[in-house]
Amino acid sequence: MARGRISRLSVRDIRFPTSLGGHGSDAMHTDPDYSAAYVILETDAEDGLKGYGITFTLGRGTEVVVCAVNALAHHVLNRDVGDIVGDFRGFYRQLTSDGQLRWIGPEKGVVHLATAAVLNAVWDLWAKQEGKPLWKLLVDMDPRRLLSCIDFRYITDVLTEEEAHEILQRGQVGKREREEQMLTEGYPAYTTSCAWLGYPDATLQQLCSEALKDGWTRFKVKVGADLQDDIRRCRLIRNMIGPEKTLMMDANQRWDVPEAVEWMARLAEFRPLWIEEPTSPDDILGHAAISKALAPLGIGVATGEQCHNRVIFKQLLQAKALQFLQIDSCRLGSVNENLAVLLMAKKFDVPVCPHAGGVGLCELVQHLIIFDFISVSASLKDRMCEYVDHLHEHFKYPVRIKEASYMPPKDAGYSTEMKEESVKKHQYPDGEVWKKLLGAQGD
Ligand SMILES: C[C@H](O)[C@@H](O)CC(=O)C(=O)O
Ligand SMILES: [Mg+2]
Repeated sequence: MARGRISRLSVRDIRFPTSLGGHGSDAMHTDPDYSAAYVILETDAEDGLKGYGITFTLGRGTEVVVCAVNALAHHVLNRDVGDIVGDFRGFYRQLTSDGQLRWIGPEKGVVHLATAAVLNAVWDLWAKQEGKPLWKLLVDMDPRRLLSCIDFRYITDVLTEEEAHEILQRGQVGKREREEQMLTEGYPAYTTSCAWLGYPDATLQQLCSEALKDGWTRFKVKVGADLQDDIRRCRLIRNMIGPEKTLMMDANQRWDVPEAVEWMARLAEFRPLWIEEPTSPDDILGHAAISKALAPLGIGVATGEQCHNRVIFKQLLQAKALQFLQIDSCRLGSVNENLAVLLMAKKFDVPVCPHAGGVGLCELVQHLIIFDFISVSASLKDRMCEYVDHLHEHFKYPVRIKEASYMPPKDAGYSTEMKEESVKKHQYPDGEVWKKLLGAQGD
């Protein structure tokens, strides 16, 4: 039972100096410090439970998102948790329709990232109060109740609430077996950890051979800055993993549309399953043109980690602009908006392969994709969830990977809570880690 009144919202700026090792680097983000705006909700309920929410950011971007979270706080403070989740669609609409903040969105950019952080904290709190991991809260929820969390505004031309209900009703068949399957086998994953763009070849080789030993069979390599480098790196990795294993490529928005097609024609010999973010994430028709041009080469287009909202996903699906849809637990408006996108993907029969990594993205999105398999897609065909082997040690309930698969979390909540010691150390700019680094820069 949801309970208590929200008595406090605090938000912290947490940064990890990952850029120092080139971790997370790609053709656009050459010096990423993996960071999070970290929200904590407290209530006046006697149980003392708190809700933790994050959104993933990079370095200086975090302070802007923290400001936006504070600007949204008045919508949450003094609200009854039961009232919020009792009309979750209304609450989502309230947050995303703030008469002044909407002007600097709407439902996109900094304000939407902040919305995600706040709503992720609400979902964490609700799941904890129900004593269930978030995926299980969703799986057990009555379909009508689940749909009452979704704002269908702007998507009813492709998915009505009734159609969504039919999808969830169909998903009831075989649900128990699929839950059992998840609990024993987990959800299949791929790794991005071996081949960040800033890694020298020797590092790539070493990490790739370790990953092979650990049983990974699907790999993603960063491309897009220099064609000759890409050819060398892709050859290296393809030779190491052999012809049977799966390779994906990620250009992180680096190219124009014709450039993407030409570049990928040169990389086709390495047989990538997909090219991710070949061009601007806003260019729906550009993605469609790339999809069409690369189809004869057997290369699909994947995108979504910087897809603003359900409306853009709707159009990507309508335009046949993507063959693999990448939801993100912190870019979209939390679980509420991700549910809408999972249901649209099901209707269009496009496989969902979530974006993860960052700070806590693996921890969060595993809940969504496990729910998707059990209650919506009922399929693992062409599906896998990204995994990045960084920063899990800072989380109280880190992901569990077994044989290259995500094992369903067992603890109550949304796996969003960080260890207090890690938070203190990495808080910007006064945490121990940053004091040292900034002090050294000043010397
Ligand atoms: C800046 C991030 O590390 C980005 O490169 C992540 C990404 O594109 C992915 O994981 O995919
Ligand atoms: Mg990517």
